[in-house]
Amino acid sequence: MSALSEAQVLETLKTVHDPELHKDLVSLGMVEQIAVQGTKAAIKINLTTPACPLKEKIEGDIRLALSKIGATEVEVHFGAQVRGPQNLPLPGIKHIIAIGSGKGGVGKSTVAANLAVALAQEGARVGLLDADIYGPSQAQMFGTQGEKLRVDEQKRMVPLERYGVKLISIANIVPPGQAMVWRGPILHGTLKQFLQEVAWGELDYLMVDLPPGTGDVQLSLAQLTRLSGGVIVTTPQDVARIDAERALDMFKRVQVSILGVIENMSFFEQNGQKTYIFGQGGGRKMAEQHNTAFLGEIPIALSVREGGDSGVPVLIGAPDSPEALAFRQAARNLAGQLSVQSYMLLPMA
Ligand SMILES: Nc1ncnc2c1ncn2[C@@H]1O[C@H](COP(=O)(O)OP(=O)(O)OP(=O)(O)O)[C@@H](O)[C@H]1O
Repeated sequence: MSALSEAQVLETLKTVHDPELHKDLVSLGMVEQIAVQGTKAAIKINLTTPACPLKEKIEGDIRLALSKIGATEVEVHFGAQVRGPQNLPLPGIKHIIAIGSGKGGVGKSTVAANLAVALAQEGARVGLLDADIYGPSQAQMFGTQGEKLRVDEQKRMVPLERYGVKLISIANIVPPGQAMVWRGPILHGTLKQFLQEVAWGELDYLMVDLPPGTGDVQLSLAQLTRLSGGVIVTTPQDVARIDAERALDMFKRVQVSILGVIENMSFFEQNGQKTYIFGQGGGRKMAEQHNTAFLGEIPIALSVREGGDSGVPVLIGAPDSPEALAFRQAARNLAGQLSVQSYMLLPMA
């Protein structure tokens, strides 16, 4: 077998496409390093997100292509640099993603928390802003109740950090149980502070857990910053879906693009048997109707509820459970959507 050259490997990588971006790895600038020794090749690929849903597929395609030119051993290493718009929405923050729902209780906060942890576990830099000012739940989900935010020398709030996620919630400012009877303008001001007067540092993804419904906070957020998009959380039943449609419309009216739909509490699984307690396929249908991505279905599971109540999200407490895998897959799909959107719509940073 004749020895390979770096030029030959590079040429071959021009035939391997990113399945989502539909362009070859070389044109996309994803090939960072090539080293060859005889018939062995080592390659470093720079993905557009560490949570790339197609990592295995890309690796398989590289191996196949290189085996065709006689490579006997191929090492593929992955790095990642999240691509964002050239004009970042906030200094150092590449993507701001709102997580919304039409109705309370569908598990929006649970989904937001687990998506954030999943993205952090993949190696992304992640923040979570609990914008549910009247009914914050992220301090409970992350076990940070009772902790107080401190300010740095520039008088910016310093987020708490748990499981690799930077967290800001009103629950860590105002004593628990204190009624929050703020009016619209104060709410707007608080949200503005949470976005602009926080030492977020460099973030790939800032997730914003919205209050349920289609009220002031949604509007304020869209006015205050440029979102990469919104994610809608729904359950399969019709009542939840009808409300979720309203949330989706709200995003559209304020010109926030929809990144996709996540269906929560999709089914209960026991002994390999799935029971579709709230009906089946509603979230997927909704995504199809609105021409947006269906990001995944999350089962109803005791571990998810217990994780939320105990402050140890299921991705930390039971990382190999089917429900943790479902969250991880949804997070990867979301990151994939953002990569595609950044590539298609925006000048690259
Ligand atoms: N997949 C799931 N399996 C089991 N329990 C879940 C699941 N998703 C959410 N829950 C539980 O349902 C309850 C409501 O969830 P959560 O607070 O996330 O909803 P929400 O939509 O954010 O509600 P609200 O907007 O009213 O705060 C919580 O007790 C949570 O632990």
